[in-house]
Amino acid sequence: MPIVSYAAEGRCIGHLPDGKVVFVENAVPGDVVDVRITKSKKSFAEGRMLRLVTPSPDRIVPFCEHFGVCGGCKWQMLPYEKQLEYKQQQVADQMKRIGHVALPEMEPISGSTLQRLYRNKLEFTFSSKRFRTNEELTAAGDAEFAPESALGFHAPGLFDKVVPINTCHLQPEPTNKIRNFLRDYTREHQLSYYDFRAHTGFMRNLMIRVTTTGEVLVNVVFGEDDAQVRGDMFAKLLAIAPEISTLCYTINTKWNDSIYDLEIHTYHGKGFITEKLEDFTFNISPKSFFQTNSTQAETLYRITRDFAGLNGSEVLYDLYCGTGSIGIFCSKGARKVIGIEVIEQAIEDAKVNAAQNGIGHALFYAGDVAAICTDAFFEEHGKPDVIITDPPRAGMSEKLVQQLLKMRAPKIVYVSCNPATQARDLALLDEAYRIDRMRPVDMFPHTHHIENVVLLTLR
Ligand SMILES: C[S@@+](CC[C@H](N)C(=O)[O-])C[C@H]1O[C@@H](n2cnc3c(N)ncnc32)[C@H](O)[C@@H]1O
Repeated sequence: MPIVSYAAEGRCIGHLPDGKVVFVENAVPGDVVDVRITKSKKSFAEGRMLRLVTPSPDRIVPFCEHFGVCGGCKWQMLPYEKQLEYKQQQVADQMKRIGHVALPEMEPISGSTLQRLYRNKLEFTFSSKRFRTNEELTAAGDAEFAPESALGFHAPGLFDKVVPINTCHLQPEPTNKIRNFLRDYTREHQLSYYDFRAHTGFMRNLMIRVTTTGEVLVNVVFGEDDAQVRGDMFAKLLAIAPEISTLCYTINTKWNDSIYDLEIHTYHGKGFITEKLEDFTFNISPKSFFQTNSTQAETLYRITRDFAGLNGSEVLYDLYCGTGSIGIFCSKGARKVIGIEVIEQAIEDAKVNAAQNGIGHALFYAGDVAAICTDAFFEEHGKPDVIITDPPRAGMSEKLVQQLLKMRAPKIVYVSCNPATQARDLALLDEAYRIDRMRPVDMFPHTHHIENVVLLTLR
């Protein structure tokens, strides 16, 4: 079957002989593939690629040894320019298919300055079970595998199995050095890895965060508390990786991996690292939310600020503000900034971020944005001149959209990580707003993910 185009979520489109659309993963437009149909509905089918019969002329050799097994960087077989072309196309398709709204000419997608080593945060897992590929399973036949542990990324869709990683191209050194040291050290000292079914094991998770200025934060999560073993390991780790500015640890004896309800202990350093975007600084601790591609976050925020077109007199609302970074970034152009975010800790971080950047005209509120944005709230804090909204993938709730329609701010800048839900919301806002500008921004090279910034102006 010839693959003709990309659809949403990184899936490709081919057709059955009767014309029915088939969604296929891991293919590229221009490929000819053999497909096994895994799901067949009235209007479409889904298929799994069995064999690449003729590769697309666009295909290139993936750069990573873990490609195809690890769940990340799935678009490495496409040149970056092609990835950008397909991402821009995806936004246009979603706007047309779901939004049905009048669109201005889309501005060219802003590609990521860094196409590798762009992530400022990576999380690895120690698992008592290494993931086995289909090739390994087939070769082994009925033979039993000896138990083998792994330090790396969860295999896609499998909560208990981990793909061992030797070199990851997503984060600059010392990340590979740190992870591989911990792998070798724990094996040499026979320290157990976490077993997700038995709920036992000493080594559990590893988080590494870096800044563009070269600071490095490491948080090691243990399934059990042993100060002696931990201290010996950390002394060696700091000796081989003196670049580590902050070394933390967490003891997690819960069933789930979340550290958000656990205490973080600082073993070495300040307990946080400091990222810089333009002249603004942001403290990042193990639990802090921060856009994962810092260089591109600066680009995204500049485009957002440009779309907002602030002149210093406006009341600016930053909805879904996280740790306040967009509002802080735009604060010099606004008379007053109001940030709203559901996670209380993020609001505490936003207040600290604003204070340390000397911003006295920003206020932050914790709670559900639709519940907070009442007429009375806008009455108290001032009618919005500009609203920046940056919701999660699910988009805005209909209640909030209705409230925005009622509030009639002259401008709304809608930043989205999911053009499908953004298109749905734009269709609702269409009754009062016209779309004046639209620009996709690539924050995640080698994945299908895309961010899209839209300027809406009151009709
Ligand atoms: C895409 S992030 C944007 C973060 C921030 N603007 C930034 O650039 O770092 C979406 C944020 O919305 C928050 N959020 C999700 N649902 C929410 C809700 N109902 N009310 C308020 N905030 C919410 C999430 O916690 C998250 O911080």
